[in-house]
Amino acid sequence: MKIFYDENIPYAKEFFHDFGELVPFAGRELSAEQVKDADVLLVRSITKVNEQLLHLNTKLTFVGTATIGFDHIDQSYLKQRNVVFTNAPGCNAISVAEYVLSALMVLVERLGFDLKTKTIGIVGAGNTGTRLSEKLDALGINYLLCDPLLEKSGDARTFSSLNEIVNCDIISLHVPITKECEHSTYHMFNQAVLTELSSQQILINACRGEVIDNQALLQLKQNNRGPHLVLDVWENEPKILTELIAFCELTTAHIAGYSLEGKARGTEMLYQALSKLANKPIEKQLEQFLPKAEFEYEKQHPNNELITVKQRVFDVYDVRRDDKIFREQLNIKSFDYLRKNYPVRREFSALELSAQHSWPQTLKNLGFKVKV
Ligand SMILES: NC(=O)C1=CN([C@@H]2O[C@H](COP(=O)(O)OP(=O)(O)OC[C@H]3O[C@@H](n4cnc5c(N)ncnc54)[C@H](O)[C@@H]3O)[C@@H](O)[C@H]2O)C=CC1
Ligand SMILES: O=C(O)C(=O)[C@H](O)COP(=O)(O)O
Repeated sequence: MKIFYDENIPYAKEFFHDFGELVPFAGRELSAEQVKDADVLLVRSITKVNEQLLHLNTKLTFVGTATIGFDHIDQSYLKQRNVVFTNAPGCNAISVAEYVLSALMVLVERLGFDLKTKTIGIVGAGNTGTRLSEKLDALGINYLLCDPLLEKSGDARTFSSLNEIVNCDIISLHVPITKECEHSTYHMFNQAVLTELSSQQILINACRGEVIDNQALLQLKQNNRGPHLVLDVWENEPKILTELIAFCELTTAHIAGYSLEGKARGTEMLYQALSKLANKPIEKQLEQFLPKAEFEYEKQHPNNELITVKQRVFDVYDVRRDDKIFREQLNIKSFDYLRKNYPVRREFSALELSAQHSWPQTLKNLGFKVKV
């Protein structure tokens, strides 16, 4: 069996070496000629998997993307060819939720507000929106959920309309990119919606760039209007609208989901799916491969819950590190280079705290490991 895998899929060798021959490739450079004798194709979001890529291949049985998003996959073409397809739902949801929380902690400090007096509008209440809402629950922060598809499907949570969400103090977007369907998300935040937002509000996009009309957003900001911005994703990646960067409070290179755990969970999910297809027992688990994390953290015991939480969040992940790299290096390195060479980042669960730590239950509910 010949398995082609994106070189940016962590632990691919560890998970797949005993399935057959492994062939790494650069995600944006894969050609039809190169992939013509692949039995299995494992990609990330930057490889478009369609007839153009696969027309020379007659052997393919399985395509997996180590991501939740699958807008880069022509699923009907794969179906027509009887190729089994899987994505990795939820693999990086914790990572994105922790990115958002870290960003909120930075903005609390920078803009000087109390998070407990704000309401966060979460658009898209799937894996990521749910993980984020759980972290907000842990902190007692108010939020509204907007997800007409889940609402219609009978999800028991309370949902709000997009009109209600646009009035929230903070809006965080967690939807797939969809076009030409009832609740399509392409330019969901178009000029008309963006114009309704005030300069006191915060808009966070860590889903897909095309959910916001980037050009309209730039025009608004150039006219000294529009919300505070946290942008991880961009229209037309990797050729992004760089003029927007200067108007962002925090800005990064589509790395919200790039915790080591988040990326590697995607690999593990593909391993599980391929094992099932190949009738092989599931013998490997991610924990075997993840290194133990070492953190330098100050063992302070402030009596303010949010200050303690903020310190522990930054001990594990301070989004300002990635914002700085992005602003300083995008002129020298490419968008893809910054993503490919992303420094290691761990999830809250990698920091083990003792039960004697201040606010142990809150930290546990947020996802930190608390030793009893
Ligand atoms: N920046 C990054 O690194 C990452 C970005 N993403 C992006 O974020 C998106 C969401 O991720 P997950 O929560 O894991 O996906 P998911 O599929 O679990 O959840 C998406 C939710 O959005 C809802 N939705 C669809 N259209 C909607 C609309 N018009 N209004 C409100 N809700 C709508 C769906 O019903 C679903 O519940 C992914 O599709 C992907 O594009 C995901 C992971 C990492
Ligand atoms: O899972 C998704 O969807 C994402 O957006 C991932 O963070 C994309 O990562 P790459 O596949 O572009 O490495």
